[in-house]
Amino acid sequence: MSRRINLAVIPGDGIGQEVVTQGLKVLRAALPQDVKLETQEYDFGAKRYHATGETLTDTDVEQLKGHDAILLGAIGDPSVPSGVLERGFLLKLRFLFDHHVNLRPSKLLPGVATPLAGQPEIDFVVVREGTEGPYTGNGGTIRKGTPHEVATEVSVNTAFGVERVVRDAFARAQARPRKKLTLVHKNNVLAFAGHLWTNVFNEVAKEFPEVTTDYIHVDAATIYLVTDPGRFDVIVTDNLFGDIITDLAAAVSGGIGVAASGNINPSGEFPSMFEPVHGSAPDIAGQGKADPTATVLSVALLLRHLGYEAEAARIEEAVAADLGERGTAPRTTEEIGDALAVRVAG
Ligand SMILES: NC(=O)C1=CN([C@@H]2O[C@H](COP(=O)(O)OP(=O)(O)OC[C@H]3O[C@@H](n4cnc5c(N)ncnc54)[C@H](O)[C@@H]3O)[C@@H](O)[C@H]2O)C=CC1
Ligand SMILES: CC(C)CC(=O)C(=O)O
Ligand SMILES: [Mg+2]
Repeated sequence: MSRRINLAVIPGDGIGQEVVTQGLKVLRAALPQDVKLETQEYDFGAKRYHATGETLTDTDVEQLKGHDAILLGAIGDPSVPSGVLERGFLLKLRFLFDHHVNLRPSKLLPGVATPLAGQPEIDFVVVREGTEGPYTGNGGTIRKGTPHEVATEVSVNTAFGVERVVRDAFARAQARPRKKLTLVHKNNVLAFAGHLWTNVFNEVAKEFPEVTTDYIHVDAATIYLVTDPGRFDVIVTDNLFGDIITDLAAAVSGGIGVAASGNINPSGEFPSMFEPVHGSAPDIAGQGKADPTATVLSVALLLRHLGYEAEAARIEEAVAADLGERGTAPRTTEEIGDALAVRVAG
């Protein structure tokens, strides 16, 4: 195991800086003294875009390649046209670094409030495809701005891309106690992509006879995520469906403020990137209201990815203890970060 972590830190926009500051604080508290943490901060986001017109240059990409991992806050700001930073920075980086496994765990911890009736058991992982689907920018507009405008946004699904993420999801299901994998898609309507996903899923399933499988249309999946979330163990789905259902998954399992994610490049050819599921939350930015827990849990995913299992587990235990005792009195972003750092160090 490397005893040095060379981390790229991208606070980004809105609450990004606030939550990343706390994430780094907890990371430092978790690392043993003999592990050298080197961080380099990058100023990607709205401020840089306004100053230079740049989102992510070739030079930036080359510099980022040199890191062991990336910690991101969030990207996106109301002062920049919607999509410019999201596409020009975030998706560009996920695609260039081939982050095809977008890992989004959901676990309702004891004592944590949920809008669902009772205290249902929620412990599942969404494996969202991260480099294809409707997010590739494959589309266009004709007769723009006229009453006859036509816009297309084509979903790209390759056998190669679907198979590798489905295989990853099967392996993850195989490694979990319940060994269950659910494919979520919309193959009753999105027949071309849906059938590719279904066929690949059924073929790969033959290699994992211990894994129980099922299929649920994405609309029905949103019902079960609310009425029967315990039925899910591992979910594999495409980029768009995965984006949507993981916000819902967050909402039922402790809130968007505690939902972590990893954009994984499993081969290690490029650094993986860890970030909260949430966005830049401009509505609460700069007010100390953002919950940094999602970023802290993303730090735990980052550490596990780099082989620091014990440190990752310690952070998760600290979060579980903190959430269990949180109560209803509001705390600031910094107060939560401080409390987590103290627990982790202690
Ligand atoms: N990975 C990324 O960088 C993402 C960026 N975005 C971008 O972020 C901007 C805002 O997007 P929205 O759709 O409003 O989604 P959002 O996730 O930023 O906010 C949705 C709601 O959740 C709340 N929220 C988010 N994070 C929170 C936290 N840590 N603690 C407490 N409350 C929190 C917000 O206050 C808001 O009410 C947009 O520019 C969007 O494109 C959105 C999602 C992901
Ligand atoms: C802003 C999008 C590009 C990303 C997003 O919403 C997500 O990855 O959850
Ligand atoms: Mg999202």
